[in-house]
Amino acid sequence: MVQPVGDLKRLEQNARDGPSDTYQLAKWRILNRLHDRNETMYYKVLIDNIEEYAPIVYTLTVGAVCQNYSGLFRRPRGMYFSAEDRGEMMSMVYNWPADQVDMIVVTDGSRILGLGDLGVQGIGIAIGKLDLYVAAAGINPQRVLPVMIDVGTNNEKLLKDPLYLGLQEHRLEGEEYVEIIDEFMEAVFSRWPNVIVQFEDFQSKWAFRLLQRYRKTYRMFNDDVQGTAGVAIAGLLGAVRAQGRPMIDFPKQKIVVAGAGSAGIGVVNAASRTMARMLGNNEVAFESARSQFWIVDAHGLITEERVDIDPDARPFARRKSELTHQGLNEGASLIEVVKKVKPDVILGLSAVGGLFSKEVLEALKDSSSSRPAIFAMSNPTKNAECTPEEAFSIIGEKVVFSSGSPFDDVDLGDGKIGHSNQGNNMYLFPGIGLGTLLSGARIVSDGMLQAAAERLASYMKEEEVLQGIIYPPTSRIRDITKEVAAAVVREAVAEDLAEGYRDMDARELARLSEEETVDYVKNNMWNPVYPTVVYKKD
Ligand SMILES: NC(=O)c1ccc[n+]([C@@H]2O[C@H](COP(=O)([O-])OP(=O)(O)OC[C@H]3O[C@@H](n4cnc5c(N)ncnc54)[C@H](O)[C@@H]3O)[C@@H](O)[C@H]2O)c1
Ligand SMILES: O=C(O)C[C@H](O)C(=O)O
Ligand SMILES: [Mg+2]
Repeated sequence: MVQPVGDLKRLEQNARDGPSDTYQLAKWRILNRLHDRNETMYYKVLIDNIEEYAPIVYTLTVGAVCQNYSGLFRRPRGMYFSAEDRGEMMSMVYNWPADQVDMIVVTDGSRILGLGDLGVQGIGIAIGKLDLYVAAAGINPQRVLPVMIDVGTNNEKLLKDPLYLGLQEHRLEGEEYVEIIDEFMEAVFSRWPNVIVQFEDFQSKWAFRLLQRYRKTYRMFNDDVQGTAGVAIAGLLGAVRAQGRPMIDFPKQKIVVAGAGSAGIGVVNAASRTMARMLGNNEVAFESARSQFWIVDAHGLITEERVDIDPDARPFARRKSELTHQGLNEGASLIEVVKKVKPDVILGLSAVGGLFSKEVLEALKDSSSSRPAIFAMSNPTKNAECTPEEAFSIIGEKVVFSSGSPFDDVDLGDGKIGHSNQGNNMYLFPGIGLGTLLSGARIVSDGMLQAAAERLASYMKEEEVLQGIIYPPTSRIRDITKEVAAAVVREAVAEDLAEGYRDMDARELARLSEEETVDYVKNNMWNPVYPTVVYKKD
C-alpha cells in the first residue's frame, strides 16, 4: 500500500470517536502533505479513489478546512492579492512563476459554502475546486491557480483572531472593491489571455454584479450562479422522468425554492428559461414559466408587495392577483406555501440546516405529484435543509432525494433502498471549464451552459431515474466531465464562439463528429503519470 494512504487507513482504524471534525481534518492534512510532496501521486490517489476522497478535499471537509485554515496553514498554495496590492497586480502576475495558466478559481471568501464570511481562509475552497479540475477534467495541475482576493472580512471572530492570516479590517465596499477586481481581471488576462476564471463563493450582491460586468468580455463564469443552475436543471429534469413522464412535461412542475441568493436566483432564472424554451420561447411562454416558481427567503414568500425587493428576485415575485387566488400573502411561511401550492418539488439553497422540518415534509405529502422531489442543496452537511432519513421516513419510498453534500443511501427495509443523490455543481463546473478551454471559446455563453446541463441530464439512463437515481455516482465523474466538456465544445462551435486550441483550429473543430469531439476531449485530459526524465532513443 502506498505509504501516505497507509497512514490514512491507520488513522481511520485508530480513531475511537468516529467521524468528527478533527478526524476529517487529519485526513485532509495527510492528503495535503502528499499533495506537497508528490503531486502526481496525489492526483493518482485522488482519481483512483474519488468517491472516498472527494468528500475530504472538496465538500464537506473543505468547509471545516476553510474554518480552520489559519491554523492548518503550513505552506502557501495559490496566489493572494490584497487590498494593499492596488496598482501592483500586473507586476505580481508577471512575476508569477508559471508560463501558462489554464484555470483560475478565485474567491474573496465572503460566502464560503453555507458558512458565511471566512475571509482569506476561503482560499481552501478555490484549492478544492481546482483539485476537481485536475481529477475530473484532467486539467494539468501545473496550469491551475487558486486565487484569493483579500479585501478584509466582516467576520468579527476572525478580526480578533491573532492567528488569522488575512487583512484584519472590515471588507472594502463599493467602487473601491470593484476597482480591485477589475485590476485583477486585467492583470491575469494580460499575461494569460486564454485563461478561464471561475468566480466562487462571492456573496450574492457581488456575484451577480461581477458576472454581468465581465461575462461578455472575459472567459469567465460564476459557479454558484451558473454551475449550480445547470446541475439543478439536470436534476429537475431527472425528477420529471422519475415520475415516468417525458422531460417535455417539465414546464408543468410547480417548484418552491427556499433561498433567494446567488444560487437560488441562479437556479430559478435558468430553470424558467429552460421551461420557456420548451413552451415556444415567446412572451407567453416566459410568463407561464415564471408562474411555476414560488420563492421563499428569510422574510417568507417573495411577492410584488415586498418592500425593497432585490432586483434579481423581482421578476419572480408572485403577482397580487395570483395571491388571493392561492390564499397566500407577502411573507407567507415555507410551510404555508407548501400546504397551499402542493408543489412537485421543494428546492433548498438557503444555507439553513433543517429548514425542511417535519411539518414542511408532512405538508409535502399532499404534493400533487406522484413522486415529489426534494433538493436539499445547501452545504456543508449540517446546512442541508433535511437529511435523506428524514425525507424517506416522513414521505415514504416514492420521494426523490438529492443534497449538495454527500449522504449515504437509506435502507428502507425489505431490500429496498432510498437513493441519496448528490446534487452538487461538481458535476458541471469541471466540464464547463474544460470544454471552454478546448474549444477556445471567447466567452462562456448561456447556450454552452445549457448544453452542459442537458448532457448531464441525458447521461442518466431510464432505468436509473425510475429508481430515483437522478445524478451519477462520483466514481463516474471523469467520464461525465468528458461528455459535458464535449457538449460545451460542440455548442461553442455551433455558436461560432470557438477559436480553437493548440493545433486544433476552429475549422477543424467544426468538422469533428460527436464521437470525434469526445475523443478529442479525452486525448487532451492530463493523466497522473510521471513525466519522462531520461529520453531514450528508439
Ligand atoms: N449544491 C450545490 O451545488 C450548491 C451550489 C451553490 C450554493 N450552494 C449552497 O447554497 C447555499 C446558499 O448559497 P447562496 O450563495 O445563494 O447564499 P446567500 O447567502 O446569498 O443566500 C441565502 C438565501 O437564503 C435565504 N434564507 C435565509 N434564511 C431562510 C429561511 N429561514 N427560509 C428561506 N430562505 C432563507 C436568504 O434570505 C437568502 O436569500 C449555501 O449553503 C451554499 O453552500 C449549493
Ligand atoms: O462547493 C460546493 O460544494 C458547492 C457550491 O459551490 C457551494 O458553494 O456550496
Ligand atoms: Mg460555491
